[in-house]
Amino acid sequence: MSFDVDVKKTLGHHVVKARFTAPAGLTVLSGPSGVGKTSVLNMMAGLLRPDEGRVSIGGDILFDAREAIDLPAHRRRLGYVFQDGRLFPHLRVRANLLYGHRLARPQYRWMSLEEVVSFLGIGHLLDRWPNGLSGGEAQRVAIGRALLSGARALLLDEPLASIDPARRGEIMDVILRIRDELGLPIVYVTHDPAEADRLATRRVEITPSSL
Ligand SMILES: Nc1ncnc2c1ncn2[C@@H]1O[C@H](COP(=O)(O)OP(=O)(O)OP(=O)(O)O)[C@@H](O)[C@H]1O
Repeated sequence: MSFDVDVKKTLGHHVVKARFTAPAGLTVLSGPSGVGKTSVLNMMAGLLRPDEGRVSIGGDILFDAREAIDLPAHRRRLGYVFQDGRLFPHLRVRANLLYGHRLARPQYRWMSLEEVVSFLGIGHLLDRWPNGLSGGEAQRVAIGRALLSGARALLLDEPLASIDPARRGEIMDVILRIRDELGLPIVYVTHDPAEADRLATRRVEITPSSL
């Protein structure tokens, strides 16, 4: 399964353009601040509509401007992990994890709650509220929620940025295990060269475009 992305979008005076393939493994998207990395993830996820282009995964078209195909975000089956976790504050960890799982069609639920909990080592957090979690714990839960939603690929936008530097290694280990054991395409935005060196199996540089 591989992601194929070819998108273009004008945002104010800025043009965001990207063309790349992201196969199973971890593709790091890098580029200067403001070049459009988050916008590219949002276009893949169905949160931002490209002006032109096409997004497909495993041959399944998610967006095609010419064919007027634009699958809504909840039908794309992608797990999106944001910089700040964005857990639902009114739900305990267990309910956060199960949120997308319950909405996913049964045939797409390829990991169970028990498998995800044991994979991520978060059993002791299940009855906790998001408010009391550390940055690293919250990111594990956010990753678990993404996996449980039946995702066929993961989009991670600077997932270590709000984590204490001393704890980043642990989350990187989790991401490496996902990369090496689950066989999903992962598209990962980071500014940090050390993080990219450790995690990337492929690199894509987003470069500035002009109008
Ligand atoms: N809705 C919008 N309207 C106008 N301009 C926008 C909008 N959203 C983003 N932009 C601009 O588009 C550019 C790309 O933003 P984006 O957040 O995708 O960049 P980025 O590469 O992820 O940045 P950073 O590395 O700083 O997080 C920026 O110049 C931003 O200010």
